[in-house]
Amino acid sequence: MTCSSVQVQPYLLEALEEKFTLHKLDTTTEPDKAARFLRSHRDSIRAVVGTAFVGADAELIDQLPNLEIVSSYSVGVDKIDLAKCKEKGIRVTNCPDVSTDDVADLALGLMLAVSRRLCPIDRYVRSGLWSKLGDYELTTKFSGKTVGIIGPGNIGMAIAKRAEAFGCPISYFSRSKKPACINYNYCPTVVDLAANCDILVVACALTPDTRHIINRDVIDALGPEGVLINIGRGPHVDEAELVSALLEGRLGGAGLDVFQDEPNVPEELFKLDNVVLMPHVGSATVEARKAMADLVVGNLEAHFLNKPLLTPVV
Ligand SMILES: O=CC(=O)O
Repeated sequence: MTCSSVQVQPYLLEALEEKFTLHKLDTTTEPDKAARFLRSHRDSIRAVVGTAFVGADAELIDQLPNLEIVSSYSVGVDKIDLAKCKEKGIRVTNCPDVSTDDVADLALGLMLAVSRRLCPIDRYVRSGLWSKLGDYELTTKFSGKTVGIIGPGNIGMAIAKRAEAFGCPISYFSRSKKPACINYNYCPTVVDLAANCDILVVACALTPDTRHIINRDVIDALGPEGVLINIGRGPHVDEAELVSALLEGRLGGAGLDVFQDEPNVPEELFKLDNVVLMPHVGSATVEARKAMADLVVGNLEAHFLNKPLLTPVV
């Protein structure tokens, strides 16, 4: 089994080491070293443990002739070539549900942090400016703002439920109306949703259809008072358009947990007080990561014991 050793918690590594023969691929290493690693283990590797950052692309899959399963330590499986896995009969599992609360909590935290400027105000106090300059400027109320959700799946619905408790009317976009969203306002296009909400949240899976679902038209429809929250994936957003809209004041603010080219974040955003930046930590709680690790191991055990997979994707 191989497992990218970056971003994987010791708890998971220990569990994998205890139950399987584990080869750790350091994905930050030079390409030559990684290639040598794969060549020397290619025939023995039957499983890959991927993450939200490093999965199993076509190139990796082609190098592993005996690969049977990719067990991803993530909800999103956009870093795995699912079509190739299907074609080759390679099983794929992920970690759904166990981090839903944590990702939704972070989304609400970002909404509050952007609206009430929690991060710059904290910096204002820490740097002694309160006593020097007096009160910080007024911020924007969050309660009661209309929240638009792109992708009312488990995470989207958990965000909606939390926002409802703040008195926020909910609108949503998905390909079709969802029976579970009977109390929410359906918008047939993302532009329509953006034009009809104050805070727009990206909570859908990344697929070829949802890449750059946030483009210039959507940003312009959200407008100079609107806030974008992205707890999905960086490529959901046309990042260059987002950065210029924020710099030019055409968008009111953004709370971003994910970026196009992680861990690189556009430096122009660092100076903006209406932007809150997180290093892709939606599921990064001890509780969620432990439950995710248990699912990764449980899926592998089930596979090698010929039992039904716990959370199959393919
Ligand atoms: O981004 C995190 C995940 O997909 O679990």
